[in-house]
Amino acid sequence: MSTVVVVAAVIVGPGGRVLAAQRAEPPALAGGWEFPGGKVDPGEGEEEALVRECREELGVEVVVGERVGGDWPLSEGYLMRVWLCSLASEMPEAREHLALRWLGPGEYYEVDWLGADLTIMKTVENLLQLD
Ligand SMILES: Nc1nc2c([nH]c(=O)n2[C@H]2C[C@H](O)[C@@H](COP(=O)(O)OP(=O)(O)OP(=O)(O)O)O2)c(=O)[nH]1
Repeated sequence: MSTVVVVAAVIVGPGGRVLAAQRAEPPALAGGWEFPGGKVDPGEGEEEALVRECREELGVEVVVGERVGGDWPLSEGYLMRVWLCSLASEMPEAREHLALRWLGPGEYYEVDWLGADLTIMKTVENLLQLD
């Protein structure tokens, strides 16, 4: 079976704020926090999928920027690819998530990140400090 690629957006706002989203499902992941995104559709480009998922889940337009790391392993048969993004539209709303939170520096670890996302958050923190 081929690997499923999940793409995710680290949306960075003014002052280094980062958007975290709380999963509504499935039950095993519900309540955990993640970066918005989802699976790439057949024939779809990865960055195209990222823009589509942000539209569907948050109702926003994003501009895709720098890639964060390489392939982040998820569960068996799944990997995640992540990009820093900026908002090119109005503020996001939780259309598929339980809640959204903007986390400023000093707040990055206040949410209960899903496993892979915690590691990604640490990498993002380093990247943003270098800017
Ligand atoms: N979107 C996203 N998914 C993540 C993250 N971390 C993590 O472990 N996952 C897992 C949860 C899911 O098993 C899988 C992504 O599935 P998804 O439910 O977001 O994808 P999708 O929007 O295409 O969903 P669907 O149409 O199949 O319901 O990756 C993350 O930061 N963002």
